[in-house]
Amino acid sequence: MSRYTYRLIASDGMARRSELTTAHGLVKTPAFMPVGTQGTVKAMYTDQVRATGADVVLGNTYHLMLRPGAERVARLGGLHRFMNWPHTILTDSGGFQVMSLAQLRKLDETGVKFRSHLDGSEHVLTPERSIEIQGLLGADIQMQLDECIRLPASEDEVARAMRLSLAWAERSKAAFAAMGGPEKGQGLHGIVQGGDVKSLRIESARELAAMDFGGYSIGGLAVGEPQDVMLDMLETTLPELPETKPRYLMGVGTPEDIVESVARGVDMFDCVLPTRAGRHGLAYTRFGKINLKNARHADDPRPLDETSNCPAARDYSRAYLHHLVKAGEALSMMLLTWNNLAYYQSLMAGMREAISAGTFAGFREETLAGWARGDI
Ligand SMILES: Nc1nc2c(CCc3ccccc3)c3nc[nH]c3cc2c(=O)[nH]1
Repeated sequence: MSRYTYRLIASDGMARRSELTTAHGLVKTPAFMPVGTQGTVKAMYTDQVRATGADVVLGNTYHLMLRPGAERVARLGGLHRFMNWPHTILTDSGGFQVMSLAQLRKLDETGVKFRSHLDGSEHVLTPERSIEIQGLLGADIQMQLDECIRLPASEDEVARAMRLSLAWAERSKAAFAAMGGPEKGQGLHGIVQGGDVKSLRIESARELAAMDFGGYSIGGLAVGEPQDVMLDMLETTLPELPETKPRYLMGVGTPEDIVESVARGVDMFDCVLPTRAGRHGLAYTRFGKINLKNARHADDPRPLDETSNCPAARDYSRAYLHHLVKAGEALSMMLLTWNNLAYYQSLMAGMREAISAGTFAGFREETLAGWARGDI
């Protein structure tokens, strides 16, 4: 079975264009990975998600372990079969979602004890159990169990959580090897923590680099910090990571965050923005954001973007989309989610081409100018 591998295709400054191989196919980077928390990218069919250009979708250990249960998904053939997505799947380890969704019962070096947000039942996540669940789901790219703390926090608190995550990194890697992950062509990421403290970010990245993971995720960001703090932490962290492994910035972000992060050497991204905003009447386009709740669209016969190859952007008027949003029609969520994911994927494709052509700086300028010009 093919291993989780990284191949550099071109670079332009710090921006990289590469290709990952996983047990379920190729991943073109820079890559945007739609979030499919409960085994579905909300309001989308899987072949539609694929048609937008996505190579990877994300699943969630926390949600799927609670419902329908990891062992049940495994009995039904694994998550690829369950959700009819025959391409690459990446899963999170669950700790981050426990912090934001569950009633936390206990967190210590063994793991996390929590009550389900669904029925209050008690559950435990250890590094070993998280790897077991991700293996039962059959994820091609798996995450170590980590502790992502909210900022602002004291430097001692940030250091404690970062060092606990390093201890969990070791145990996650051992469990992943014991469960035969590498032999199944699956890859495991170490997750860099350290909050907004440069020395702790460097310590975390260097320790994880020494453990030789299949890839590296940058965690502890996209938790409400200003963009300049996020970019500053990237500039501190990325040089400490091996160049021959993928870098995944978790939870990022707006189109601008993504362009600025690619410029600093990030390869993979996920964010709920395009899907969540689509469900709330917001369209992402090359002209910037368009809020279709706004009455100014009521008589506008133009599509969102007549140059787009996505039917949702090209074949429906803004007046119609405004009507659907105001009427609370399900089709508004479907069309705007489709448009938004297609826009994000066209942005990633544009960056991949620009990096190969050595024109990334120009692409960045043009793209930022398009958003600044706004919706004409
Ligand atoms: N394990 C982990 N996940 C994070 C996520 C969820 C990404 C995710 C992966 C897969 C499915 C859904 C979500 C973050 N989202 C925003 N900021 C984030 C930080 C972290 C983090 O520090 N650690």
